[in-house]
Amino acid sequence: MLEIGIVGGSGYGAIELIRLLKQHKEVNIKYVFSHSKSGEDIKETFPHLQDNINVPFSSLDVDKVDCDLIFFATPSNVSKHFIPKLIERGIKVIDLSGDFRLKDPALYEKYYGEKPAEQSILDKANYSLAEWSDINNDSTKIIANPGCFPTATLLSLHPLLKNNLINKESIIIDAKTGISGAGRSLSQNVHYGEANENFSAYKLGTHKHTPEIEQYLSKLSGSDIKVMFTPHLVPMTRGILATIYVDLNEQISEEALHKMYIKTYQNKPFVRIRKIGEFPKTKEVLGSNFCDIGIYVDEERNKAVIVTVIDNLVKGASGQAIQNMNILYGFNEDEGLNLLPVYP
Ligand SMILES: NC(=O)C1=CN([C@@H]2O[C@H](COP(=O)(O)OP(=O)(O)OC[C@H]3O[C@@H](n4cnc5c(N)ncnc54)[C@H](OP(=O)(O)O)[C@@H]3O)[C@@H](O)[C@H]2O)C=CC1
Ligand SMILES: CC(=O)N[C@@H](CCC(=O)OP(=O)(O)O)C(=O)O
Repeated sequence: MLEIGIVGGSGYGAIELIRLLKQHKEVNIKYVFSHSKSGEDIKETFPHLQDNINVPFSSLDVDKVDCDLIFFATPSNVSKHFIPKLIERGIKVIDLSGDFRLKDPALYEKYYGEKPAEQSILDKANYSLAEWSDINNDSTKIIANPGCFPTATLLSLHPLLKNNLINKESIIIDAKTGISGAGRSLSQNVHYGEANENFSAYKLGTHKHTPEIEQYLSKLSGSDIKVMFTPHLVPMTRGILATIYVDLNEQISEEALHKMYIKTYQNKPFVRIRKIGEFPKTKEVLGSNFCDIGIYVDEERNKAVIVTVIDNLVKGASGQAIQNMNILYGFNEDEGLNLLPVYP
């Protein structure tokens, strides 16, 4: 059994990790760490769990903790203070926050507004979009789990960039997210009165997922790529829908592009390519680790539109983190994640 700990215990990412890991055959949840509720019973915060998880919230002591792997489901600027000591002690880490995603420290400072982790520790982190991961148990110590918008975006664009099918300057990502993307703590824009029956664009030109998307795509294509990315907040609890527009390099039919996506993802259990003419809806992946992709080609205008949905808390965070753990330790990739979406 793999002994694991979860940090950020009273947040959404942590509670989703608990839900999924409770039915994982290879894992025992040894610790749930909370900096605000240490010593309290978890069911006081999450009554829906009752006695289904029998560890209390505790506080993380990096010198004493004794387990194989720790998930950080904490805001940015937290994990980087704990991880150096943990990896020195041989404990592996999967970080759901953005602390280890960007390789360029100047970009971290610009988009996160804080000093990044030390370069020597940053260099040890593997950014792992699970479907295209290069992690392995021998050398990987820190996994930087991708952000929610980058997950939907990069799974959509990977086949197009890999096969050099698009004008690299033409990428427009128009993405919508549910409110749980903002986490459990309160802020004005997620108050019921602000968010209910409302619809807004936010962080144009400043969202921290822009450099993350650009970093991955630039590496994949071998040239500097810039994207236009606009996130929107919609009044639903969970889900992301990204609509991505690109100019095609050459005339390619919808059938040919569709075939290429099917082939690219044929051995990837969580990416489902919809049939031509069908576009996924957020509820069709709710509570699951699936990423569903629909493809449209406008042959007259020589453009493609990719419509992609994920559940931000599952494939966009905790589910993908578990998928990464499964890959890292050689478990079945879908262990703990073999769940159909909740519908409706
Ligand atoms: N929500 C989403 O859809 C996604 C979230 N993520 C990322 O995952 C991480 C967790 O997100 P989420 O669970 O939604 O966020 P939440 O705000 O719901 O939870 C974060 C938890 O971290 C703990 N925490 C807060 N501040 C500190 C601090 N200064 N030091 C230590 N612990 C702290 C708190 O738990 P406690 O008091 O119990 O320690 C808090 O509940 C974030 O980095 C987020 O950006 C990534 C993809 C999608
Ligand atoms: C609605 C909302 O605020 N969503 C968040 C989602 C980001 C996220 O959770 O991912 P990180 O791990 O990169 O922080 C946002 O747009 O910042």
